[in-house]
Amino acid sequence: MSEPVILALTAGEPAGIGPELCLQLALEPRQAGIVVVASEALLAERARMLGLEVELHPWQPGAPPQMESGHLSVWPVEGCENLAAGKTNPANSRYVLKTLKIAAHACLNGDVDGMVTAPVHKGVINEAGIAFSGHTEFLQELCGVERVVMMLATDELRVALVTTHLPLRDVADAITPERLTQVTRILDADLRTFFGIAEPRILVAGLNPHAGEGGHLGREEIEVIEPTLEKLRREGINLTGPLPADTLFTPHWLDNADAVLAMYHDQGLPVLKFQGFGRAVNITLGLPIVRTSVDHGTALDLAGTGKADAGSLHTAIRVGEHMARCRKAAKQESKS
Ligand SMILES: NC(=O)C1=CN([C@@H]2O[C@H](COP(=O)(O)OP(=O)(O)OC[C@H]3O[C@@H](n4cnc5c(N)ncnc54)[C@H](O)[C@@H]3O)[C@@H](O)[C@H]2O)C=CC1
Ligand SMILES: NCC(=O)COP(=O)(O)O
Repeated sequence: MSEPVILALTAGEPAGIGPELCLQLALEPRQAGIVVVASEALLAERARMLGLEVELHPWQPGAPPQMESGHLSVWPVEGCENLAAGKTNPANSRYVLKTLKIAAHACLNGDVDGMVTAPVHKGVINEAGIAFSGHTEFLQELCGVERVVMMLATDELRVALVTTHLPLRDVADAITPERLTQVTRILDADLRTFFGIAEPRILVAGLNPHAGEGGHLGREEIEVIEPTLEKLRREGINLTGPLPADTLFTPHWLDNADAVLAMYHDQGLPVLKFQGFGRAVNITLGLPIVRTSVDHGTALDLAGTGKADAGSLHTAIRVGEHMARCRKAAKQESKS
């Protein structure tokens, strides 16, 4: 059996289902070494509330994480002011961001092999006066890279996005040749690196209805998308499109493709979630670290009930572990 990888798992919004999903995980034997980055008091309180018998063990870099059922390694983080389930409190926002910074820095300096994130509440963080669009953008900035790509995936479907958390009004202007070029190259490269696809076949959606209907329903396809795809094809990237988004998600196209590139969040993700909500993973491509996440949000309506399903968290950990192993292997290969 190969050496276990270590993943830092941030517990996310304290009022949401993140803390109890981390505890549910602790009741199972694990393949990957999991270290939950969270307030110990929060985890202890949620375990008490749900009657879960989980022993928390403070963890320090260099130590082996707990792998046995009923035991959980915790990277303790101070500053969680409110432990209540189901009721958000902006006073917790700095604590939430601290957990993300700790996990990301631990990845960057090699203390852990990757990070997995439970959901945060973007609105509550903004209510605390902190501009925050999502983990994706936050980690892009923290890692100092110009572009990253959000991709959600099930075993059957991968959907990546050209734009992420933008008001719809701003989307068309954000789809520039530069952004489309960067996103497509990252998607192509990471499908090769992490998914073992020798020549990824990518379907690209148009922006407008019927992919612009020859310019009669919008000109972004003609002026931006088609010329950029043509340039990228000359680099050797296998691209089909721009295709009308309403017919792209059908077996005719999907059966011969490895990923879909959608122009914006709600063009691609509703289809993915309809197909596999609860077992999909959200991956940030293009980072110098491994980051995966669940496909769902904070589910405040379920927090503290013990009814939240951990299926997506299992997928996020499985995929995070796989990606971390790919990274480790590539590093070792480059050394030898
Ligand atoms: N990766 C992240 O940090 C993400 C965070 N969010 C944030 O979550 C907040 C709430 O978003 P919503 O749109 O309400 O979506 P949501 O995913 O929290 O909830 C939608 C519905 O799905 C159910 N649900 C969600 N996760 C579930 C699980 N594990 N098991 C069983 N049922 C589950 C909820 O009870 C609810 O009925 C927003 O503030 C959003 O920003 C949303 C998506 C991802
Ligand atoms: N709908 C997916 C989502 O909003 C996740 O965002 P992020 O926090 O992973 O950037």
